[in-house]
Amino acid sequence: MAALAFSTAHFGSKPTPLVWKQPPLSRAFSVSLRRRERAAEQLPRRLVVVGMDAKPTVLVAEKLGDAGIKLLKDFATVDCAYNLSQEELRAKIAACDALIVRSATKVGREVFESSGGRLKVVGRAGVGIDNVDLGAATEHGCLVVNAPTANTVAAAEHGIALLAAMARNVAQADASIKAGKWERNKYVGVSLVGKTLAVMGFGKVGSEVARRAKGLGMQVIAHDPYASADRARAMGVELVSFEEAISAPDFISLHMPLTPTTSKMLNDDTFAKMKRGVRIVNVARGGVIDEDALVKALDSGIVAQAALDVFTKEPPPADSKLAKHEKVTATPHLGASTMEAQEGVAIEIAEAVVGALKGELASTAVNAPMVPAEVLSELKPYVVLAEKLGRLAVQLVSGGSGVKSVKVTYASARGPDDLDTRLLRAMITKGIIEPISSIFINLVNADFTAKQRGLRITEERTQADSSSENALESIQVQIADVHSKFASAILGSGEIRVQGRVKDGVPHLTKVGSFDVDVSLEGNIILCRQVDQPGMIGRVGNILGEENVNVSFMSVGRLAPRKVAIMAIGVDDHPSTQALKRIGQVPAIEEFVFLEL
Ligand SMILES: NC(=O)c1ccc[n+]([C@@H]2O[C@H](COP(=O)([O-])OP(=O)(O)OC[C@H]3O[C@@H](n4cnc5c(N)ncnc54)[C@H](O)[C@@H]3O)[C@@H](O)[C@H]2O)c1
Ligand SMILES: O=C(O)[C@H](O)COP(=O)(O)O
Repeated sequence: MAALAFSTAHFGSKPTPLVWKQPPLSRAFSVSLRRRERAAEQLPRRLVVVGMDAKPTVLVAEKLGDAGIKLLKDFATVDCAYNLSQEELRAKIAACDALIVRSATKVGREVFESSGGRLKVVGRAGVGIDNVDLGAATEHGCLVVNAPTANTVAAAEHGIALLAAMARNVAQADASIKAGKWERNKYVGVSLVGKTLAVMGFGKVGSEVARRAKGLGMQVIAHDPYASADRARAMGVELVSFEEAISAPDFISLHMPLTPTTSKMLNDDTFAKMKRGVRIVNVARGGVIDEDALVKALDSGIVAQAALDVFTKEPPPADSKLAKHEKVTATPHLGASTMEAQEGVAIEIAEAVVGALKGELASTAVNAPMVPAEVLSELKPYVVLAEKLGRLAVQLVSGGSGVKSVKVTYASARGPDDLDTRLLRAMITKGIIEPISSIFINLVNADFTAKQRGLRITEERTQADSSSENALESIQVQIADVHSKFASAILGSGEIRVQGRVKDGVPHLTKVGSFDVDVSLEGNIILCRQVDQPGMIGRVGNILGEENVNVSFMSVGRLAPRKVAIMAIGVDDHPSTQALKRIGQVPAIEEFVFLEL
């Protein structure tokens, strides 16, 4: 089947849509057996594009745990090249199918542009993906996966370590003692018990910090616009407004991602609203704090102390006032750096990258819709159908007509909310765009590419017979406002229409324009409009036989006997120009078209 979700297996070359091809068979009688074999072949077992001619290459650009490297090596050629400059990274990337980074490598638009379309997966060995340009990745059809769970506890433990170390001046006192001093009065700390801690960002790390802080006897409040109040309550944490979270606490711990909304969330204005003497921990991202404002707040005493694992620029400049501030306890982005977390992250990211390279849908995809496994297995046969209908429909458009408006109608017995069509829509988009462009479409970039090309795809549902156990009865694709090279494909209302369904696991074309047909969507198809009369199947079949073209299927659809009929012929091969010319010369044939699937 054609490239599916992340279609990644054309290693080393520009991906081309793959059509499953049966080697020419000598005779037609084994059709039903062949159909079953083909059905088995065509079902996307792992959403893989076959036809891989070499092992994929994975560039590991930052230190990754051994277990992850081993997993990668079992599947791919692994190039571990650390501390690359941006120029070196861009030079290497065109030879890579996947790239794995941590937080230190900026994967910007230029990296995707330099990859020449080969880079199919970026694996972020950690949580924060603020160093990866997700928009550019999506535009280039490159999947981004992260490792969201393996370093949660490590980051939370580091947050608590910084909280306690800051409150008791551990780092400063240690430096003092190493400098030969003994300053017991200077380093009197503050207690944690009974104090209020505001956790900003009540996600995985934030909630683990909250749990641990409660164990230390702190009152914990949290601010997170997207968190569940029930989950917080169950942990004995009260969700509060942003205003309350910055004005009420003695300690603030930051755990939100760096996004345009959270950038410089703590700034002059917010520091001004804080309780005098507040202490701040940041193991999230440096960019969520306006660092100049923090220096001022530390100098003025609004903020008594800060403990920072992260900085806007890493490493911070040698003369950074913030990193050097005596009230600041700093670590060099160590939140995820435990032996355990690094092994866990390495395995988590290696599995995600290998899975994505195999074409599997990744559960940790950051820039693609996640389609649950059960939905996926149910939709598999329709995925092939969807792409082929798109491919057929666009080939029926005559040259010069721009495809702008496509309507897809799904007939299903399911309830309106019980059918996730994103994958099908992506495949129809793929079928429509790929034959007429050099763009490679997958689940990551389908919607983006359609939008960019001004292609509007609307989806509709119609209710199918409720006794059906199938997820879908049929898919219909209509293209509006175009001319067709096969007039019979046009409805009275002016749209090109093709419709299909899945029979015994095999996609079939069941309607062209107003005509019912029934031809399996394997190999290629010839559509002929003819005056319905005896002997037509034989005549066209003979021509194809004489021209050594193997016919896999034939069906005739007509509106009334002896009137106009559509003959749909499935052929395994690409008929020669001579064969097509001879078909066109059959007097009863009024128009015909050859369609490649
Ligand atoms: N220092 C480190 O080594 C280290 C390690 C792990 C994670 N991190 C950072 O911590 C962040 C959080 O990690 P996580 O695993 O808990 O992620 P997460 O996605 O589980 O949690 C993030 C939470 O922030 C919330 N949030 C989003 N916008 C917000 C806003 N404007 N105000 C308040 N809350 C907001 C989200 O709703 C979510 O609940 C990561 O994005 C990463 O940047 C750093
Ligand atoms: O977002 C993360 O997972 C942490 O910041 C860890 O980053 P690192 O992989 O660079 O240690």
